Amino acid sequence: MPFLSQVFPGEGKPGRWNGGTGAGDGRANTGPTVCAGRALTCVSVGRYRGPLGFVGPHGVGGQKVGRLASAYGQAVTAHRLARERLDLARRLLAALGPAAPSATELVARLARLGGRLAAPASGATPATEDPVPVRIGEATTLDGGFPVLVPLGGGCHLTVDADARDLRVGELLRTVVLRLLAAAPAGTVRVAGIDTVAFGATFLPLRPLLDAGVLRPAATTVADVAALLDEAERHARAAQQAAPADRELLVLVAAAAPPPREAARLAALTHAGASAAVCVLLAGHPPAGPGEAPPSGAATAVRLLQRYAHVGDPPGHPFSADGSGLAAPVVLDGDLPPDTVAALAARLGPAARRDTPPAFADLLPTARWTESSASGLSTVVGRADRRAVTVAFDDATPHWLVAGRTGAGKTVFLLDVLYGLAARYAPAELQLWLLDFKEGVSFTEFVPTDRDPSWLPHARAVGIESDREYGLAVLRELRRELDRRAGVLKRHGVTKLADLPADARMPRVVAVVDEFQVLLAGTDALAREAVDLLEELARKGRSYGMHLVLASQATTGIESLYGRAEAIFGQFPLRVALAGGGGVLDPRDDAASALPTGAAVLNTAAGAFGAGTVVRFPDAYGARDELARLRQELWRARPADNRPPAVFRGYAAARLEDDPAFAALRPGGGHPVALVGRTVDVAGSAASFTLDATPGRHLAVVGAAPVGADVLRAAALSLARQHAPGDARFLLAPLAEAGAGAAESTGANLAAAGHPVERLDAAALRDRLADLAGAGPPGKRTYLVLFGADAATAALARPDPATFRSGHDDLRALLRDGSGRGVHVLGWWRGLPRLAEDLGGAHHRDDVACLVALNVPAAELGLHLGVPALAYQPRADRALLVDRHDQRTLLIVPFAGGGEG
Ligand SMILES: Nc1ncnc2c1ncn2[C@@H]1O[C@H](COP(=O)(O)OP(=O)(O)OP(=O)(O)O)[C@@H](O)[C@H]1O
Repeated sequence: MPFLSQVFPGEGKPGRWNGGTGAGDGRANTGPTVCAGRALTCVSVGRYRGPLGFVGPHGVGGQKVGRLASAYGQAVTAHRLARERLDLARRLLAALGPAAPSATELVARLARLGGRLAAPASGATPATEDPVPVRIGEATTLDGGFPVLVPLGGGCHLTVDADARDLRVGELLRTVVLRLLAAAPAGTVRVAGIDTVAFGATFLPLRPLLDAGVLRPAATTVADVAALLDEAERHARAAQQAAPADRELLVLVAAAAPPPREAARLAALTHAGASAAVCVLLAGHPPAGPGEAPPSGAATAVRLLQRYAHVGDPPGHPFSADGSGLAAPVVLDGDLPPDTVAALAARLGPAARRDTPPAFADLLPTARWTESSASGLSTVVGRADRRAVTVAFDDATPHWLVAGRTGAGKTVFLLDVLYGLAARYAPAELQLWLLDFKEGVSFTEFVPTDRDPSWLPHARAVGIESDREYGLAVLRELRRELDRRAGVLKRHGVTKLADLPADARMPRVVAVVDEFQVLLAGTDALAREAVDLLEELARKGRSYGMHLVLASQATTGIESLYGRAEAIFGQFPLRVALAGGGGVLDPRDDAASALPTGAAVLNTAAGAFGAGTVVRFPDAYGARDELARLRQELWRARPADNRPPAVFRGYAAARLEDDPAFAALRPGGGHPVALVGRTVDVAGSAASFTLDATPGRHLAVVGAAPVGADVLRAAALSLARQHAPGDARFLLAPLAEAGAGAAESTGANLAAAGHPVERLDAAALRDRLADLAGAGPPGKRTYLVLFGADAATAALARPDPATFRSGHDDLRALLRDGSGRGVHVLGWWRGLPRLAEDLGGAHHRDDVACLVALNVPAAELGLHLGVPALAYQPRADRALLVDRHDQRTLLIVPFAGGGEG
């Protein structure tokens, strides 16, 4: 490659540093420069013929050996060679003795010596741990010139007293950046420029590097600079936590001194040491003018004079004994040729581009279901720099807290984690409970649909657009599982899941609650119970292999957590902060404030200040086909007994005809049950009332919502399914227009099933009630179904001229003792006061023990039921089932539809 041979004429020859960062521009260093290792690399000599510098400029003659030895000694002292190297050099000099070898032989022997010493190789010298020698110009002496090199990286920095308004400064900075980049392995150095004096012009000649993604657009305003410094400080903190091999060098190049505050922050970075992996090239330092500039750390200071520059002592490797720096004027190097910049950009580009977000495929293991979850679960979630980042559910990080503003990528992050886990662990090792409270489709991925019958075999329960009640049901179910596991562990005499014998092993459970703040909203009984359950699960889950992931836009300001947030969240050591999700980190930590979509701060120390790592995760939504392929692959590999997950779709209506409980009904069972909807629970079980002979076993559906008629239809049809044709009578009273369709459909269905159906208008109802209310022996089971019972009020209120009994009197008598005689009333009242009136007052409420309350205000309902603080929020497509006899109060999805035609 022409560029490489130009910049590194001797690249690849071990132990030889051929001017590497020193030459390359065709100036000086015409001969090989053998480097005595990384510790020495500050000065070398032009037209160089020896290993350690200070050989004469025009070749070495035998008569100059004394001078050589003395210069050599100076070099050794000046550069504080490692003891080993020092000894080697001394032995070599001793070996020369009085009978000095010829110059040629000397060069050869010194070269051999150099060959035994480690030297930085171009493109392969990590600049984070140890400094890299970088040429900045050429010193001039009476004997000739020699290149001047300064240590950079590895905690060493450079300052220049003038700023980039002096053209030489821009040239110097650009050249140094290029040489540093060229010396280090591709992709291990990133450069960020600050140019507040020339609006970024200083970095324009480096444009190819910008395009290649190695150089960031220059920060040109104070706000840009502050943001860049935020990032640099985060980088430094992350580097300090990372293994040395994983560090990436961030080169901050300031073309002029930034404002005092930012200058102080830059200076602080120069004091941070090698582990911070930051190298500062700071021009305009110290700034002219009043005020004291913050002292910079380990930096070589360059002062510009009129025609030359003065180079101060490099940190750790001083030129002088008295701190006066290099005692020779230095001509600073100018810009490298544009094609050199282009060639370097072309070489570094692919590696820089590799730092683009990881692909979904990067998260997956090569083989499926090979991992054991005995001691924990772990998966790759993304990359930090070029390193894969693994997250775990184990003793150290049993539970996770994920936060980010809407659109920050929470769901995508969770999908990445869930698919990563599902690919590693078989369903016998891992079970997933997935709960989503937002409007959206977060977890629809994992459940069978009309288009794709596959499901994630690990998924046990999936809630999509969940109700809070469903969330509570899931938590209760998880607590039951916790208790069950506690029992198993006790029986085996162990305290941890990992200690169970192989034949008693249980899968780990990961329960994800997305938008969990919805579940905990308010301070009602539900929120309080949910908080209690969460706390218990968080506290005990670690030992029983049950792990929680709580995700939210905001983790603060949740009322039900007041005074308890710390106790609960304290159990969540892994914090994932996406953009805007800094609430899960230490309040002083602003690492998440400027994250782009697709990046998150991972903090395994419960959000402790500065302990986070910025990780980039792939966009699972952008890999939908891959996701589907993986899910189908896992589904095909599922065990024979694997069942689809229990799914709750908050947005979906419940239909009687789709309900497995309805399909399972047969004549000849026990007491008939009336199905009215689907319970909001984990199993999605049918909501029903048993209509036995107990007084009051009648059903009132209450509320103006038209679905009331559908509920009645469902109750009637489900009862009919439990009777052979002719065994039961159905009296249908379509009293209100609103229920006419459902009544019609009910009648048609009953008739089609062979049941005798009698239709009643209000007047006929009045008469029938008189018959039915008359005491008599139990007869054929009879169902009186009133569609819009409130519409019959006027007809029922009229007293019979002969008996003086009103229809209401008969109705009340029937409600009181009808069920004992096998007569049950099923009615839809469009308002609770009407029902109360028909019952003869709230104190008769037990005469109708089965209630389905639709859109009835909670206070009104509470009053009727005698439950003052009833926790119920009427909402569309939901109802409250109340059975006064067995004290059941359940949220249900009422059966809808069926009354259309
Ligand atoms: N790693 C990523 N790279 C690129 N785009 C991403 C990445 N992660 C998420 N996105 C995009 O960001 C958008 C929002 O993602 P997502 O739905 O996960 O956000 P969210 O935090 O769950 O938002 P909300 O709370 O509103 O549902 C999506 O369009 C998604 O494709």
